[in-house]
Amino acid sequence: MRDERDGLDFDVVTDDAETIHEECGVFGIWAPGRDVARLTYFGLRALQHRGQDSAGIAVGDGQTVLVRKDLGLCGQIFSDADLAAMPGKVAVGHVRYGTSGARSWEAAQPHLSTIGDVIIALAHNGTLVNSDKLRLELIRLGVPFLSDTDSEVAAKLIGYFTEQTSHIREGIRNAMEMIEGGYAMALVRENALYAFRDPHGIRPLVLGKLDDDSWVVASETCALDIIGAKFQRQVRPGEVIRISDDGVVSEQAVEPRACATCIFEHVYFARPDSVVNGRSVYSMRYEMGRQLAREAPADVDLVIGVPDSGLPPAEGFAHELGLPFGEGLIKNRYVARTFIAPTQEMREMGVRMKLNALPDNVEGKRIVMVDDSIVRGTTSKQIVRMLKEAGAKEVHVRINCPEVKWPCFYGIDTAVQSQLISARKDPEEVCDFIGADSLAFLSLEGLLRSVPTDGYCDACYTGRYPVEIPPAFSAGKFLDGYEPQNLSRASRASRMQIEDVLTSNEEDE
Ligand SMILES: O=P(O)(O)OC[C@H]1O[C@H](OP(=O)(O)OP(=O)(O)O)[C@H](O)[C@@H]1O
Ligand SMILES: NC(=O)CC[C@H](N)C(=O)O
Ligand code: SF4
Ligand SMILES: [Mg+2]
Repeated sequence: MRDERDGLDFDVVTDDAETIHEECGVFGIWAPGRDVARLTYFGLRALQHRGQDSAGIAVGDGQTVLVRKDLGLCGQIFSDADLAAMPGKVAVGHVRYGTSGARSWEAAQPHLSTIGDVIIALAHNGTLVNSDKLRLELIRLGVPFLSDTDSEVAAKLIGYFTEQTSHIREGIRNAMEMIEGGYAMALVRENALYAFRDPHGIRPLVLGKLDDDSWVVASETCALDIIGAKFQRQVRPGEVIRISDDGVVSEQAVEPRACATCIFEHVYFARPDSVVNGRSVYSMRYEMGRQLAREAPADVDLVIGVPDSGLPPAEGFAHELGLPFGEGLIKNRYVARTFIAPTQEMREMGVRMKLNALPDNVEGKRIVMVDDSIVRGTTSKQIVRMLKEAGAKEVHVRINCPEVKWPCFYGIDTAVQSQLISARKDPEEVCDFIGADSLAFLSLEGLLRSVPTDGYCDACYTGRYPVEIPPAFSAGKFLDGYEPQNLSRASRASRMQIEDVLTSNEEDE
């Protein structure tokens, strides 16, 4: 099939089209008297599945803020000596998979902002849809930039407002009124930690506590577990939490809007041992598999899951139908994506390097293979072929989420619709493309029945976007015939100039 937009064959779309990519992980800790850099490092190790481009830690030592960041995995970047050289009482950390801007050292996080005598460092998970406009205004106001990322815009905007108003609370509040999109952020200054989330709560952020009145924030609860912190609650949409010598202070900085937590977190991104709204991600995925079995059963000899995120739903699928569940694919956990070269042949080898069929279990059998999602179709196509080459008689593919038809603009790297196989082919055509004997997707209703009752963003399945996507941002990203729906309008302040926001604040006083 041809891609009308860029004239490329569908199989050879972009240089890293082999899978969807994770997003970022953020971590923050307030723990005077403890080794905050090392604890942050452990937190980042637990969040490494959310991003492998780069990682960084920023520490506040009471006087100033020090940042160390680099390209690569946490374990490659930080030595014992590096961590020992970062004493302090408060820290934030970040693992990145870039959605905005280059994959460069400059784009690595946390982003440092030094405007006047305000020194802050910011870690951001998500994507801002109006950062281009804000960057231009900040440049006009004399603020320098090192990278072309949305996250640096947020850091500099907060720094600028803080310097202008002399209050970091005001700096963060003003910035939250202006930025639009998905964000979960942790910010450190020399003596305090701040954590805040966009008013729809698109990206996750939780608050935890250590025994000795030390506090932690993180993208997922698995990062609390690793350092022995206890989950307290989620950071609320539009809320700012400040943790300092004065304790924990919460403020509703901007009005919350209709809750729109990313449902793809439950399907794919989050670690199975993380807990959301009292339920483990593992149990939700297991339930998705059961729902899928009710909606699209199959008469087979064995159910297998695609490691890693397809394993819990495969177990649920098998349990629901009383079928045997076993291993059919073995994953090599030491293959890094960056080694995969930008040709189709090499990408196909990439999937083979990562996954291999287990002939002992699949030979001569009719198989159901469960995976969490089909995005570009590369993984399923390769795996079905491998299973057949290993002797499987039939391979029926079951996917525990609906068809991914729409690009994400809030922190996931699927921002061009032409790359999404289900936007261009119906399930029967996708089934042919991946070479399966049958294919079925979980319905949206079935997915929603499997997760805690909450307000969710489901835009990648439905095209109903919780945050307005400015036309300049989405230009060229939708295929002809697709009309996205914007469910909410951008705030009044986000349409104003930076100076006007400051003036209108003065008038309000
Ligand atoms: O249709 P595609 O574009 O190939 O993308 C979909 C695949 O990508 C993800 O797996 P990934 O290998 O990234 O992570 P996992 O090991 O957590 O499943 C996802 O779980 C699917 O298997
Ligand atoms: N995946 C993410 O959350 C990325 C954060 C930010 N947009 C960046 O590109 O650095
Ligand atoms: S569009 Fe999809 S991946 Fe993006 S935030 Fe919404 S549910 Fe999550
Ligand atoms: Mg997978």
